[in-house]
Amino acid sequence: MRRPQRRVAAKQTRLREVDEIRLLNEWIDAGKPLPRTKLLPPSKSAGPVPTAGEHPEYGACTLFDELPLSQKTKDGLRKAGFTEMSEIQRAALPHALCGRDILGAAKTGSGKTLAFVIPLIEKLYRERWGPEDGVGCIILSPTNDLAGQIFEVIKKVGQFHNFSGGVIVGKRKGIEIEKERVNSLNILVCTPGRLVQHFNETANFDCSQLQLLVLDEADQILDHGFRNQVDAIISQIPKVRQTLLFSATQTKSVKDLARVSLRDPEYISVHEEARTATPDTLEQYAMIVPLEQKLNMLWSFIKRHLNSKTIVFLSSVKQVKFVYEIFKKLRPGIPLKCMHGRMKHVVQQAIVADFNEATSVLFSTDITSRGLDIKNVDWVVQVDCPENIDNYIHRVGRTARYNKKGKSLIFLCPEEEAMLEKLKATESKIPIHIRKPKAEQLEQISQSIASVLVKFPNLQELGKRAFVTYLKAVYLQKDKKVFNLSRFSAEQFAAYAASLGLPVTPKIRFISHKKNVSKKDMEDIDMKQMKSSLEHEVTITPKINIDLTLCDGDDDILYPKKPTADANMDDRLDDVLHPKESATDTNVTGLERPFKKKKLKINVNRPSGTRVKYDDEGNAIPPLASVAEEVSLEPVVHKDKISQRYAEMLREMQKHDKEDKLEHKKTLREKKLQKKMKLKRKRQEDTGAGSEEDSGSESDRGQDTANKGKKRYFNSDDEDNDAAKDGDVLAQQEALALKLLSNMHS
Ligand SMILES: Nc1ncnc2c1ncn2[C@@H]1O[C@H](COP(=O)(O)OP(=O)(O)OP(=O)(O)O)[C@@H](O)[C@H]1O
Repeated sequence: MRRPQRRVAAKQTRLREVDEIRLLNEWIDAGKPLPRTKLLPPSKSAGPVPTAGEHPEYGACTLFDELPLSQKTKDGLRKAGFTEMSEIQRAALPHALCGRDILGAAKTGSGKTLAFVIPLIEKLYRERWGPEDGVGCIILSPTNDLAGQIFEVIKKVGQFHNFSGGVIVGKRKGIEIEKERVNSLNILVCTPGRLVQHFNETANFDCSQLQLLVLDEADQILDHGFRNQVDAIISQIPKVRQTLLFSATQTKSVKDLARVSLRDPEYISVHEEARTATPDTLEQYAMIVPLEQKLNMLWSFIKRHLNSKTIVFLSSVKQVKFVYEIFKKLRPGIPLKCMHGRMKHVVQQAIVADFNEATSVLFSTDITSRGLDIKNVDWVVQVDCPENIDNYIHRVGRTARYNKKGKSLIFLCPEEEAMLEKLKATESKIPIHIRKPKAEQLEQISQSIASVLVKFPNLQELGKRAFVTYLKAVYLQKDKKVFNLSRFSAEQFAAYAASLGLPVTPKIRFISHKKNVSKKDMEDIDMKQMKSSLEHEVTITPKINIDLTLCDGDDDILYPKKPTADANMDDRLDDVLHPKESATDTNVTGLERPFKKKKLKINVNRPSGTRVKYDDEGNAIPPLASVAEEVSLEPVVHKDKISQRYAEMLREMQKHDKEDKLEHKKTLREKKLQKKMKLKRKRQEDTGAGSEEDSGSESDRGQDTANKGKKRYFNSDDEDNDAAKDGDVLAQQEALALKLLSNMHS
């Protein structure tokens, strides 16, 4: 009895869906905007949802409910809390829903994800896509985490639909199960490399029915890093399809666009006319910080913003690991996290989820710079200079998302002045303010780091690598106007190493080993200067540079003015960042230098292990001595043993020297003998075989005499009796050889 009822209900649902799809198709077709129409929002809502037969234009509506969307999608959107569209959604959705290709650009955090997720769900729904139809839509993302995040949005919006989907990212583990299932998934969200892997390895992997291809962070995906993979993907999917490209910094390369064969695309750049390229709710600051002060500055910043959720960008995995481990040991008073590409995907996911919830500091490489939507990030701090302006825009875009407020701070070395100029340039449209730190409050942590490294030798190794990879990262950057190692002095490198707590400046081997680096790039580095100088040990004078403490502290980002008793944390932060507006803001001409280079004292003769370290009472103690105290009461350095070892080495060297000299003399004598025998043979040939040995001419005799003289010379090494003995033996051998020769010729 029940079965027919269920079948009837299913049939009714199907019929309702077919009706709905018919209505949607008619509406989409009848009310679609003209191509190239810039879809500006009307002053008020477009009115109620149409009933059957009504097909109002949907090009200018502001609410999701006013779009020709399926009820299931509308329910999903409502349940996820989305009612009103953002600018990019208003501009892109009407064109995307009627099947047009789109090249879309809008500021970070402006809602681009929904602008492609809604059309793809709707497309599959209207096509009545089912499991047996296979892959209907592919979304390419540059990173694993972003792919995971996009998939979450699809799950939310499509929660009332019946599509299957999957995220294909990460390592090969579990690939066999994936291969079995991939053909039955309707929506794939993947990194390009992993998709290519399926094209190469999965038998019968079929995308021939693909309806829609999305490239999120399209400029990065079309960049040379993914070139081969994207070309391979494009060659495997149907030419007739809908293609959507989105990014905050869109590609302008016609060649790139040709590669994905867009068909008469709509170019949608909603913020093109905007005053700024970054969100209006974002406050941006730059500080000029010498390389060797960056860690001190970062530490001081974190200590002063213990109630803020902060992302800190560093340029390499090693740096992220090192700074995270060191700061963790130094305990700033706020939870710390780190994230980089060498982590497993599940670990990355856990970190992002954790960071989403908790107020903490996340140290990260650029793996989190694009697309990641983390809730309520207060600050983005760029300790290392971004590769270019686009990279800067994406990094700062991790805060101030979707109308929320946020702040960003970038540390630039005086040597990276060109980047500040680029940021300030009118065409960059980045309203950045330059701030000077209050230097007398800057905490100097190099000594503390050095102490940590003494206790944890593995961290010292990590520190060395962090040092080298930082320089490597700078060296490999293309923009030599900004990144040029030759602008840094050897003393600066040494001071930087010291600021990482390293007792000796590590050698930089990569310079000579680097492959794929043009000769011109190689010339940019004064290798001689670096190599010779980096082998020396350098110390920073413990005294803080006087120029540093004389800084004007009014424009201070690090040190909030003392809050009034009833002010909350946000107000305090605002106090910091709204110092009396002064000429130091965007209008500042020329680069302000809050610091002068720290004066360094290079003590090349200082023996290692004499770095100044302080005990609990603040008295200076040599660090190695303190380690020795922990290990044993014996003195660490045994002078008598060292001198004994030196004496042994000297004796050995003298012995080797003598042997070498003898060997050399022997070789010379043998050569001489050969030459002499040759001459003799010639003479015998000239005078005729069998003639008496003493019947030679005067000249021959003279030569003989001369040779004899030479022989005597060789044998007359008065200082060396052994050699004289050798000479006698040789004379005998010589006579024997001559005899043999004359016998041969006779
Ligand atoms: N119409 C909307 N109403 C409310 N919130 C929205 C809407 N659209 C998007 N959001 C929210 O805005 C935030 C940013 O959206 P999204 O991640 O899509 O930005 P984006 O433009 O892709 O940013 P990025 O360029 O950094 O990738 C998300 O938390 C999202 O849930």
